[in-house]
Amino acid sequence: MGSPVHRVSLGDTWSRQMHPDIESERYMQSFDVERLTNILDGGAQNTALRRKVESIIHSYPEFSCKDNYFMTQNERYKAAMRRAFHIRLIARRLGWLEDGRELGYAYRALSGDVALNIHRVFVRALRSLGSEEQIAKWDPLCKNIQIIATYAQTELGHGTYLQGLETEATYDAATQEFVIHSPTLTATKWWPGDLGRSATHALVQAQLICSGARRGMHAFIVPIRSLQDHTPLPGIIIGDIGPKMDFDQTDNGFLQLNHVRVPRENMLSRFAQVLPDGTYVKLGTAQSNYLPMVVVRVELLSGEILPILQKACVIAMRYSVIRRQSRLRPSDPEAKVLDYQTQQQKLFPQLAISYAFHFLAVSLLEFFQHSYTAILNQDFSFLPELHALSTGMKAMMSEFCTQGAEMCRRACGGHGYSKLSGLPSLVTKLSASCTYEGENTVLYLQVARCPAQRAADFLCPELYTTAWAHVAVRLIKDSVQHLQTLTQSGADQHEAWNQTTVIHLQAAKVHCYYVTVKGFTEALEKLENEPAIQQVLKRLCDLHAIHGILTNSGDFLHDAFLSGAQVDMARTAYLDLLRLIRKDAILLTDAFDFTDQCLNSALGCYDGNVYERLFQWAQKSPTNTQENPAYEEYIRPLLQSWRSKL
Ligand SMILES: CCCCCCCCCCCCC/C=C/C(=O)SCCNC(=O)CCNC(=O)[C@H](O)C(C)(C)COP(=O)(O)OP(=O)(O)OC[C@H]1O[C@@H](n2cnc3c(N)ncnc32)[C@H](O)[C@@H]1OP(=O)(O)O
Ligand SMILES: Cc1cc2nc3c(=O)[nH]c(=O)nc-3n(C[C@H](O)[C@H](O)[C@H](O)COP(=O)(O)OP(=O)(O)OC[C@H]3O[C@@H](n4cnc5c(N)ncnc54)[C@H](O)[C@@H]3O)c2cc1C
Repeated sequence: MGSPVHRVSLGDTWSRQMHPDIESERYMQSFDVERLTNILDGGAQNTALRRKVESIIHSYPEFSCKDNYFMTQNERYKAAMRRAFHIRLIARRLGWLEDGRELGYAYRALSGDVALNIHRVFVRALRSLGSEEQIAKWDPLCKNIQIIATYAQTELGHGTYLQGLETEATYDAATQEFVIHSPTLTATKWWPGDLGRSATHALVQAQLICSGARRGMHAFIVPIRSLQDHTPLPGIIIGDIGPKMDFDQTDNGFLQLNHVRVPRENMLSRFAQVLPDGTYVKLGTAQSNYLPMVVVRVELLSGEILPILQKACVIAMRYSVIRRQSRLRPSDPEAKVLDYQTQQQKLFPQLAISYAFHFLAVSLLEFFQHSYTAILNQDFSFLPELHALSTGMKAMMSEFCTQGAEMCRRACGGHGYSKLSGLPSLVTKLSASCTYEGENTVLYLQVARCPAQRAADFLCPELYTTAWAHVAVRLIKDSVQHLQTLTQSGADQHEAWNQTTVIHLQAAKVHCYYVTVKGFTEALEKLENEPAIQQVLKRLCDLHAIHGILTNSGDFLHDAFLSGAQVDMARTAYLDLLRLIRKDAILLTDAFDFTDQCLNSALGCYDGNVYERLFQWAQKSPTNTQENPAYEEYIRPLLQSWRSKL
């Protein structure tokens, strides 16, 4: 019988001392780390509030994520539901509001490993599409968790092409009800989070049919499980879609509706109404019912996507000053891997991007708050711009953050492949963000639809900013010209579009990168009262801009806007920036101020005691205390059969 590993007691003196290799990185501070944390939080008072909320969250064992890596899917789901349950008890007791700062900080502390995230998406959709009366009715039920709701838009056959959604909502004037129905297998709602086992209600996006006409996608609140015993209601076929790449804690589900009736009042009617006699009244634009996607895309950027890259940077940077491997000179001691220029080139651009995206997300959120209020009051003038910005930034940030987190993982060698590092789950979580809330390619192409003059709006006089603006305008004009050439040669407009989408995609990506460069330079201008911080962030801004130029140098050389010699100069500047950023790297990641519990990483703890934690955490693996399931049936007979042959 395979004997379990004997538990090795390491003692924990190491847990009270900081590793000298990371302590030395914090001796010489070229800027005030606490002040930078305050800037990232939007003020010292927010830092204090965030830390207060984190200390509350971390004081409850119910919120601990330390065993996540050893859990089954069911255990992960139950643990996430336990956190959702307790976080709402605390919120109710302490008066934290659903969209207040405290709950946002609480979710940050829990790294999204909380159930009922799509319940939060439902609330945003309700507030975007519901009339005041409907919000007054359903919002309190959500806030008090008297119902658990999900956002059911995607179907087995359609996720991107919303005009292709097949679920029908046919108005019956005789009973003043909508009949919600899944006419085909591909109409089955597929993917909505919290649907598989948790939700009692669904916001079902369906094609409205009334007065004999199809009116496009509209939102309907549909009860799906009994509030008495949680069983599916009549006409409801429901379940979990099965194992996924990650998000084990979320029960993404499927839903088929068989002629389910809901009252007329259950169609969310801020932007459209069906009168008792079936008359359809349009109050908004054709795309008003798309508004929830805009809202969630904007909130996901700073609430979910960016913090994941920031955490990956913290873990990889801290590990890279603890990990010593090989020698810079034969006579030297083994070097911190962060002293290798190639390691710096892997990690510092990710650090630069995480700061660039922070400032971009802040400015997008400001624009969103301003335009969202107007849209709710039926002023749609900002919607096209908000749609273009939110789709472009969601596509770009999810793509770059996913690539960046994977780079951070690879930069940690073998231990980066261990789940105990925290990095693999950051990568798989981010990977999903390239798909949910809109598949990235499709969203980039939405940006490409913007008229060329919008690129002109963003032009601004600064060395590399001008270079980026020039390339963005050139590529956008080039994409428009290709499209026009095809259509003028007689090609059908849709065929012409499809035959030029690769060119539009490239233009959209360059335009979005330009927007991040411009956003970062503008944010730096506001830091003139913080010279030390401004200087260290300007190096990251320069690195971000030049990294993009070197990665896409062909675009800058194409029309000789930059010469080969200038690109060489850019590379020289880039390599020098790596050297300059090196001494501030740990401090720049410390400034994100993630607690060890939030990082949940054996490699990324503040004190740098990596190896002790890796070894100690590995002891927790259930496989180390269980009987070896393969010994009796396979290992022993194998060994004995080989022995008998010897
Ligand atoms: C917030 C709190 C949550 C926190 C959670 C934390 C943890 C996170 C865990 C994970 C959470 C995951 C949650 C995921 C949820 C989902 O995935 S919900 C489903 C999301 N689905 C999509 O995004 C679908 C993507 N597809 C589309 O958006 C559209 O189909 C399309 C691709 C944009 C095409 O639109 P369509 O109308 O079919 O045709 P077009 O010709 O392209 O567009 C017509 C005009 O409409 C304009 N437009 C398109 N979309 C919008 C919009 N959203 N808003 C405003 N306007 C829009 C478009 O620009 C066109 O305008 P004109 O050019 O002027 O005609
Ligand atoms: C973790 C996770 C959680 C989710 N949660 C929810 C949820 O809570 N509620 C919900 O309703 N949905 C949810 N979704 C579904 C998600 O919104 C869709 O998967 C997403 O919108 C992409 O649509 P799709 O799956 O149909 O991809 P498709 O559009 O089928 O994409 C497949 C390929 O086709 C390409 N493509 C499609 N259309 C075009 C085009 N016009 N031009 C060029 N290329 C094109 C895409 O670029 C992609 O490469 C979730 C998905 C995931 C992964």
